[in-house]
Amino acid sequence: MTEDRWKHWPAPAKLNLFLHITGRRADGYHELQTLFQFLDHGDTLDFEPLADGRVESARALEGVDPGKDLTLRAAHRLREVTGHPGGVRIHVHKRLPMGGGVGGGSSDAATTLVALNALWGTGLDGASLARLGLELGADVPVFVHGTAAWAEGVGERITAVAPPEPCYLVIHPGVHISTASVFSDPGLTRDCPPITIVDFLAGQAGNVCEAVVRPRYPEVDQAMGWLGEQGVIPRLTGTGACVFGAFDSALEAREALDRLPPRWQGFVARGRNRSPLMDRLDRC
Ligand SMILES: C[C@@](CO)(OP(=O)(O)O)[C@H](O)COP(=O)(O)OP(=O)(O)OC[C@H]1O[C@@H](n2ccc(N)nc2=O)[C@H](O)[C@@H]1O
Ligand SMILES: Nc1ncnc2c1ncn2[C@@H]1O[C@H](COP(=O)(O)OP(=O)(O)O)[C@@H](O)[C@H]1O
Repeated sequence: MTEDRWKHWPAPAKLNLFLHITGRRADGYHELQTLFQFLDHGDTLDFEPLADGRVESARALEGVDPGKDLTLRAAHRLREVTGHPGGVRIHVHKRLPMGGGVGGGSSDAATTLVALNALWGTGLDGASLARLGLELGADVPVFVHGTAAWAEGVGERITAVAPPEPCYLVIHPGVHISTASVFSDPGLTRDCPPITIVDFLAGQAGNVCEAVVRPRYPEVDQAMGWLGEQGVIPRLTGTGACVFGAFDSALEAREALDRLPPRWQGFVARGRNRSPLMDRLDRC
């Protein structure tokens, strides 16, 4: 029988509290400055050990080619790197919108790496797991480290930070935005002067993708406009499509959620500077 320690591994969402582009590398990738904070809301993963070495998902994720499923790729890479012979069946209970800028795929991949490393007893340290994670996606190392982070480079140079942890209302305006299309837009501001966390805390930071995304996606523009009417500063997370605002209390955030126009999905969640994944790891 599967032990409880294999179950209920959280894969939290993240928000980019701001996102500036400071330059472009020779390979075309953009140099960023951003601040990642986790939410106490996300996907949940259960793992089942398989003795015969197979790595499989219990149910294919809609719209994701099984060869590209980040949880399977993470498990395969961990086996390859450590030589662990065991297999695993992975159950992903999906709550996060895919490609919405809240990092669900990256978080699922990080949770797979962190959980299986503990469950298989493969003993990789955090830095080695984060390196493996970076092969899967730019945001995976932040989820592996599990602390709110000031990130630079393409997101791989990270420093732990502890901004305030408010209650957010996060809205998915129901459109899909390709990260690549935002980064290839000629109108994108790519020369932001580098800032510090003090500048961020003083309110001198935003998301440069907003200026490209809002005119191209009226639903995002309208959701941001609606959030502004609720008395909060509307923000885009990552390259979108999700938008969010910070409320003074959970009650106010929930009351705003109750007023959300029915054409949009939304949820209320608290910002967390320590990832729920780390709390789960402590209990393993
Ligand atoms: C910018 C962030 C902030 O969190 O946006 P979201 O994806 O969360 O919205 C992420 O770091 C995104 O990372 P990730 O989601 O791994 O990006 P990818 O799929 O690898 O990138 C898709 C494409 O966007 C462009 N790209 C991406 C990241 C980057 N720093 N510079 C780029 O120019 C590249 O053309 C790349 O091929
Ligand atoms: N387990 C997974 N969960 C979500 N998306 C996945 C997963 N595996 C692969 N993907 C792919 O990764 C893409 C980006 O996913 P996601 O992290 O949700 O985006 P974002 O960083 O914009 O929030 C998805 O569109 C999907 O095709």
